[in-house]
Amino acid sequence: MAADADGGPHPDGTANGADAGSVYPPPTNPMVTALLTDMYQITMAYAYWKAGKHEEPSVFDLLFRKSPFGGEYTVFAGLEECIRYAANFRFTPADLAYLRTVLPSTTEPGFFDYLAALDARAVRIEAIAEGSVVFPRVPLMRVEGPLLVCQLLETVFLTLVNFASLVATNAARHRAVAGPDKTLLEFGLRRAQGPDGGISASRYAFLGGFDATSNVEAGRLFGIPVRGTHAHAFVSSFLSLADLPERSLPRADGTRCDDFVSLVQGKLRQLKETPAVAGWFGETNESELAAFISYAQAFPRAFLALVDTYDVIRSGLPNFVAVALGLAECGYRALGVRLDSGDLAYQSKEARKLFRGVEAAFHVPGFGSIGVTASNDINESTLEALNKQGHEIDTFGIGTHLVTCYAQPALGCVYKLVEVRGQPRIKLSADIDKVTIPGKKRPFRLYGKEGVALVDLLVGDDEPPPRAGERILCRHPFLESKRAYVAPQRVEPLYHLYWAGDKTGKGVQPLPALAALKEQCKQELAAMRSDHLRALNPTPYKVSVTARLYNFIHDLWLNEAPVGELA
Ligand SMILES: Nc1ncnc2c1ncn2[C@@H]1O[C@H](COP(=O)(O)OP(=O)(O)OP(=O)(O)O)[C@@H](O)[C@H]1O
Ligand SMILES: O=P(O)(O)OC[C@H]1O[C@H](OP(=O)(O)OP(=O)(O)O)[C@H](O)[C@@H]1O
Ligand SMILES: O=C(O)c1cccnc1
Ligand SMILES: [Mg+2]
Repeated sequence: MAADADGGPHPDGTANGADAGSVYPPPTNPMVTALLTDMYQITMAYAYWKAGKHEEPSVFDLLFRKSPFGGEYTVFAGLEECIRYAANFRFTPADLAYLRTVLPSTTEPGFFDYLAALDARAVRIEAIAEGSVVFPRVPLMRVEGPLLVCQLLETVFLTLVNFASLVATNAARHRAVAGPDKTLLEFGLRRAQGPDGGISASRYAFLGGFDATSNVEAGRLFGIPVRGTHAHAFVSSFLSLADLPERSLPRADGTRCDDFVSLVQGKLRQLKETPAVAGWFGETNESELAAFISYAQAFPRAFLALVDTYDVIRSGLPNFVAVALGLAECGYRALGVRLDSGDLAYQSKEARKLFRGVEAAFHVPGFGSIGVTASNDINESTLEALNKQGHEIDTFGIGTHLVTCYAQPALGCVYKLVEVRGQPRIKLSADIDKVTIPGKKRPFRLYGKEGVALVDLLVGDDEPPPRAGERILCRHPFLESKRAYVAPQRVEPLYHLYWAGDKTGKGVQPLPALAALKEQCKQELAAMRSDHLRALNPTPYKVSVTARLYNFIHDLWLNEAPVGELA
């Protein structure tokens, strides 16, 4: 997918061998093929085919049962990739040749002929918009069509939605703790679970609320802003000022500062003698100063220095200030510093104190508000702790904990058959959280006063949709005593049709650009009551069914559950 700012099914869909005329490019990762599935999908497909059930009309729901990270909400992501997969679903001759080697030799050749002609044109997919805030038990996607092909979509849909939604949710939670004004950079590629983990994490962390990524390929693929500083290696690669091949720097006004190195050294001496900084430092590390000067020469308009290679307070910060003052004299404004170890709260406050003192002493307007970036194993709890202590960090670089979803490594979306040949199906379990809600139904979000979401209501397809201003009984799907009347101010149907078999995208909802999904996520989070969103012990959000759907579920349940015998 190209960096598309304005949405719509993607007109750039010719990469990776997509059909001409299709507005749906193949999935981003070329490994997402018809064979990227569990073997049992193939064996079931054969058994369905043998039993003559392969074309039976079926309905599957894709849902999760518990929000991740101990929270109450999940950000739904991965839908675009699912639709691109469905639109391009085919077994190639090479796929079929391989399948012949893994299925028993008794497999009838007609099955392979059937697979050779199979695609997902007979499938219909309704779904909640990607980027939406979603809740347990509400099916995120409803996949309808011939049994065999709908079944074959299970594993890929789950793998495309589970990690995407997990990362997007993780990002949204980090954003919630950091606050809306901080800049959040995703730094995770090196720690991600492989290249797809890294690329996916960059994409969905952006969707969930991060501002930029260090991952250049993700920038190219998805139009995410790319940002970066430099590593310790750059600093330690310099041994002394003698390593600098060039002493000059072009000034912003086009003239030339012939000896920028001496200018900076002069600033450092001046700084040491400044009363506001008196006693702050003695000798700073000269090789670090050389590295900073060199980086400033390469990026005079974007100078940002990693200040913790030797000693943040005694060397990194003063060296940075000296170079930043030199740049200021040449007409440039330095961007700031990055802290990557030690007590980030304390160091950021010291840095701010220094920058403010320098602004006053050197009369450089704006110097006091120079940026402070922090990184080093940051997670939700660290952000929370930093907030409590008070800090002066304005940008966080977050890698490992964000992209690996360290706090919870998987989201448990499942894909369940809820109807076949017009007959509702239920999956029973001793654990009521695992009982599926049978039949075709669609979700609505009911909003109360001030536009706050009150409840998600599942309504049977054969029932009229809820209407604003009309009082409706909302019941817990399984617990008889839990019910409430709701008279919504506004009713939002959550499903939209995203795939109806037509590769030109006519008559279906377009797939919005990533920036629009990010905005959707932000707005939906803003419409939720804050107690549902808080990190610790959030208030449960109600997911209900209509009275009719409740009775339908319970009748079917009684019908399907065997009566026990006590001996
Ligand atoms: N003020 C703070 N409050 C709470 N946690 C903090 C604070 N400052 C930093 N942290 C976190 O504490 C941890 C410190 O990491 P660690 O113990 O590895 O030390 P380090 O600073 O990385 O040491 P080293 O100098 O060896 O690299 C990091 O996860 C960091 O995000
Ligand atoms: O800590 P994360 O949230 O994963 O963020 C990314 C980390 O990657 C970089 O260095 P790296 O950890 O590779 O080396 P260093 O910390 O030893 O400098 C960076 O300096 C961060 O520390
Ligand atoms: O640009 C950075 O500072 C960066 C990028 C990746 C990982 N750690 C830091
Ligand atoms: Mg590190």
